[in-house]
Amino acid sequence: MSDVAPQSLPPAAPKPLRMVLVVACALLDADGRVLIAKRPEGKALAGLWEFPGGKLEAGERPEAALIRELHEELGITVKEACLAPLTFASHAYDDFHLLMPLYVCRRWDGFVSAREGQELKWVAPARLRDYPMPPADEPLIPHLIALQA
Ligand SMILES: Nc1nc2c([nH]c(=O)n2[C@H]2C[C@H](O)[C@@H](COP(=O)(O)OP(=O)(O)OP(=O)(O)O)O2)c(=O)[nH]1
Ligand SMILES: [Mg+2]
Repeated sequence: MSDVAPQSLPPAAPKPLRMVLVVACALLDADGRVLIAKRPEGKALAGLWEFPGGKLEAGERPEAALIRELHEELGITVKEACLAPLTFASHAYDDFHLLMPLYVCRRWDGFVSAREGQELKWVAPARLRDYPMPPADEPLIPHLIALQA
């Protein structure tokens, strides 16, 4: 009997983490309803309801990215002072880790319109669970419900 340790395979190299930073906004109307948008066919997570927003471009500040996305997607103009941080999502998807600050905005200029053909809905926070959302968004819902308390 030899007491040489059995050969073991080297540990698998950990998968490199791809961190994706996305900014999102809960727009609130005068009745406290929040705007959600349906992700279009052909995009990841198609058919699920999300908060408007999107990925940061290189070198872009989060607030500037959100103002740009809200203009591109909804045609509204938002002042940075009208964006209040509420909470954030940190969620491991299969192929990337999503880090997504969620801002609240109650004041904007212009009329909300679906600039990208997406379906839009104003929903009471307590009814958000009636709309299937990406898994990253589920922990955000209680924060929106708490705003009304
Ligand atoms: N905007 C937004 N994205 C979300 C939410 N929840 C969630 O998991 N995501 C994910 C889906 C996508 O993987 C990523 C956002 O990507 P996106 O494709 O919408 O980004 P974008 O608006 O910049 O669009 P694009 O130019 O890349 O097409 O974040 C959410 O509530 N809002
Ligand atoms: Mg987007």
